[in-house]
Amino acid sequence: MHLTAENLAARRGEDLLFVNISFHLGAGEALVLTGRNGSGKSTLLRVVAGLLRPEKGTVIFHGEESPGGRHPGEISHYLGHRNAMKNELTVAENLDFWRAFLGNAGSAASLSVEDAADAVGLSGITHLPFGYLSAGQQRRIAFAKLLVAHRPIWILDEPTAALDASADRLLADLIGAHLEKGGIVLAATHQPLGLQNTQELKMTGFAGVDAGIWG
Ligand SMILES: Nc1ncnc2c1ncn2[C@@H]1O[C@H](COP(=O)(O)OP(=O)(O)OP(=O)(O)O)[C@@H](O)[C@H]1O
Repeated sequence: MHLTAENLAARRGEDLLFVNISFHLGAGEALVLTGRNGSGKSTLLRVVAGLLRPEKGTVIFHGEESPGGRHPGEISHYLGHRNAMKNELTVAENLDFWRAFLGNAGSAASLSVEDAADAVGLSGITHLPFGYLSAGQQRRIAFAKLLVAHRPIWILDEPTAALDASADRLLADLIGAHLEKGGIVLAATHQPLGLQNTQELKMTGFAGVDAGIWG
């Protein structure tokens, strides 16, 4: 299984934000995007997730069940800045929705809603409306979404924002476990996640294109 991006370029507004970005990730490998605010990390993640069309270039996933290749967005989890949960629904209802909506990609097992809540340190609160939870608890439950439906690629935009130190470690451990099982991770982060087998890509924003850094 592998994910390959070749010569990706993206435009935001009038200007190119990055050009000629290429990377190759095999099973168990992670790409960490770094760079200052506005440097293009979220944009690149959204291109890989299929949420934004690149100006140029391709990104393709090859796996056992898709030897001919498919867009990684079809078999990825995308955790953006927002949690993608409904405040009025309970935690269990939100996670049940995502489990049914996303389905299970491949043969690997996913966790039950209670086990996923337990894995993020929040067992016993799944009956509460999502909107009642603290910001950090909401982020943990957003992460539990990744565990209720198996997807080989995790695309994570600032996954540990709003989290305390213990949750930081817990989520880093869950990401590490996903990699150990042969998953692929792309993450934008301002904090080190302490992951093994990690490539780093430093984003430079519009100025990088002008300076020829990506050219
Ligand atoms: N729709 C848009 N039109 C024009 N410019 C945009 C649009 N969306 C984003 N941008 C610009 O593109 C640049 C990259 O934004 P992006 O969200 O990818 O950065 P980032 O590296 O993820 O930043 P942060 O660390 O703050 O999350 C920013 O300068 C932003 O203002």
